[in-house]
Amino acid sequence: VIPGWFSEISPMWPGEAHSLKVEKILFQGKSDYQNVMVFQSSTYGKVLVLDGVIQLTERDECAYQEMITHLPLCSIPNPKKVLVIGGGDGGVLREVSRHSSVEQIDICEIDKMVVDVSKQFFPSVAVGYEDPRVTLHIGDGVAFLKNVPEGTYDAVIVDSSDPIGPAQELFEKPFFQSVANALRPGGVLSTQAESIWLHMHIIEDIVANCRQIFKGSVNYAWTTVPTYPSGMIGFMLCSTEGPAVDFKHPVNPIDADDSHSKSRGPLKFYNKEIHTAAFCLPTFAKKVVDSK
Ligand SMILES: NCCCN[C@H]1CC[C@H](N)CC1
Repeated sequence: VIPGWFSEISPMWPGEAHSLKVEKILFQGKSDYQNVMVFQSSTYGKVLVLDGVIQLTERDECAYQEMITHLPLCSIPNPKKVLVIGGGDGGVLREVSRHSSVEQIDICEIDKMVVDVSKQFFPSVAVGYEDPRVTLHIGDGVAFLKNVPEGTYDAVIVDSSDPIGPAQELFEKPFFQSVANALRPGGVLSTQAESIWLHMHIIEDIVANCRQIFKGSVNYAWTTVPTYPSGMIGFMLCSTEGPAVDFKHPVNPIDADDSHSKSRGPLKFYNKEIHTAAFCLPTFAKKVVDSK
């Protein structure tokens, strides 16, 4: 360990570790589920860390929150009811609230400490909770979905950590089935789906499961996040049987002007060109995603 530096060492990315220079540790705590830490970095703003894994930094969180949210919501004509699983920092809520067609935003986050810490140290991210359409449920997303009536939501966004720890079940088949049941015909799922550089085997399994469960379309898209392992991360974009969804060509453009407000600020990353580009994959990944 180098004094004054935080290194993200994990068995999920053996033999490599991204490091950030630490100016000051701002919070350290242990919730019922995980260790929670916030530090001021030298060049990426404040950083949220759960069990030693970087969840977000102020400087590059836009790349993840905007893409995981607008790739699904800009692919369907008129999203009204949206469910967020995980996402306790509030960043996805901030992005969902840019869509004026949305009437109801439910969020189910298992760890209340993540919510409280985000509100205290990341106000520009937790601003999402201020939207009156938001209802926060503290609990396990797996259990929450079992109580959701069939066909309730237009979109479900699963903003999870990695499949080691509390989020493990969010990568398994029964959970994907419960998401499909909660979606209307032609409804969409966007879920955190790891890195093609590090987790091709996990992606292979997720794609195979999604193809069995989601009879609309199943796609993998990606974004660049400098502070995530391998500098990129992807998402599974799936739709249930029903009105066709072509994820690669947004039908519901998010107009740059009315999508921002004083509190939310403008879009920093997402635009309709990068929406389409996000589904272009390198050959080694295309082989796996298209063949499953
Ligand atoms: N809303 C914060 C994003 C949380 N997503 C994950 C954090 C940990 C990473 N290794 C994978 C993405």
